[in-house]
Amino acid sequence: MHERSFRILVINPGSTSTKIGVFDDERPILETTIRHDTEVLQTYKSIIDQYEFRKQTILEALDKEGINISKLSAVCGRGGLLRPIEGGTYAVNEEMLKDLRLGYSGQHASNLGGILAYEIASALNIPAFIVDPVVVDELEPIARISGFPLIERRSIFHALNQKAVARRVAKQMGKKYEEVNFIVAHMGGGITVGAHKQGRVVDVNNGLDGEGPFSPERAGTVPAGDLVSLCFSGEYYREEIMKMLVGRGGLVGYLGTNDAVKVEKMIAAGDEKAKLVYSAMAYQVAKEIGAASAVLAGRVDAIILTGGLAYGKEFVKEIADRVQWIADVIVQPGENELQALAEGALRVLRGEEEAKEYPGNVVKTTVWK
Ligand SMILES: Nc1ncnc2c1ncn2[C@@H]1O[C@H](COP(=O)(O)OP(=O)(O)O)[C@@H](O)[C@H]1O
Ligand SMILES: CCCC(=O)OP(=O)(O)O
Repeated sequence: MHERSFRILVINPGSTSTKIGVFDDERPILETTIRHDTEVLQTYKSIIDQYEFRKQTILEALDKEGINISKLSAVCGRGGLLRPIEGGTYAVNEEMLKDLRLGYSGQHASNLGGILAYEIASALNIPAFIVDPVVVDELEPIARISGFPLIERRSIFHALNQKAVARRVAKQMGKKYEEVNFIVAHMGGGITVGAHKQGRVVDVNNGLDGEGPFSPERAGTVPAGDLVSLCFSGEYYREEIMKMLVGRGGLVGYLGTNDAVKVEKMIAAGDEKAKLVYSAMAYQVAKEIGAASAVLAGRVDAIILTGGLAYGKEFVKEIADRVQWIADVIVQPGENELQALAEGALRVLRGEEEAKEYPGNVVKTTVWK
């Protein structure tokens, strides 16, 4: 019997780019990354205000490539800062749209993924999905304790790519994801380092506005007392501080750009400050990997470096030099998110899985109450 085939548009809004893909079943017929300058994104007051700009950018890119959207079977977006939920493919529903527009767990470009998917899909009368959003939460109770009873640690990370890459590497090793322990460092606009213990991400830094290494545009962990003093200095509004932590932190804060390729050119031209700051980012990633190795009690089958920054050979070498005593370092530059989104939608379209209904089983994140 001839199996039905599906054409899927996938949309991945990141903090520095919008990536889109069109897949005929598993086969990509278009994959493209549209990069956004920091100056352009900073003209928008909030993430949600970028909606029209990103939608036009996507439709123009599809038009330029000669893709007729009326032939699509479904649209699938990268999911955003929803309530903490289990992984999987979710149908976009009203409750989800409300939480994405509000930014239930915070503001990040991926909040636009589900909204853009829904808006494009509903005009065509086809289904819209999200897959493994950034709020997938598999933390063990011990990892939720921050040391400050009023604040619990949260799981906000590159769940989609971390899990897709970890599955791929496990397969290459002839094992199941559920049989191995990996440390995965996704290094993009944000940086997250996950401890994957037999198929579950039992600890990971909150890469949005929580903690961990600084990144191209985020501050990561900063000394708490000094931050509190700054907040109460009377010199800044709350929004200004938040912008300095997310969006204008990290490389943007020190060097004025979120583009590591530009930073590498600055270094090649002899810029000593750029060299120090770029090395410090590698140093902090290595430190976080060291911490994750302790979470896994040293039983680490591989360390995987992925995301856009993993294309940077010197950057990767600096990290590997510090951590390769823990386990083999496997470099998987870029990300597999577009393919993972298409595959998540396909599993549902083919009836292999049922789409989960949001919010479904919200993960219990409070240890004490
Ligand atoms: N060839 C490269 N060498 C070094 N850095 C790169 C390269 N390509 C992309 N990057 C950097 O990777 C970062 C973006 O990573 P990416 O995973 O695409 O981010 P996001 O999806 O969060 O927008 C940027 O700082 C970009 O300059
Ligand atoms: C919010 C965690 C995911 C993240 O940081 O994504 P980007 O690197 O695309 O900003």
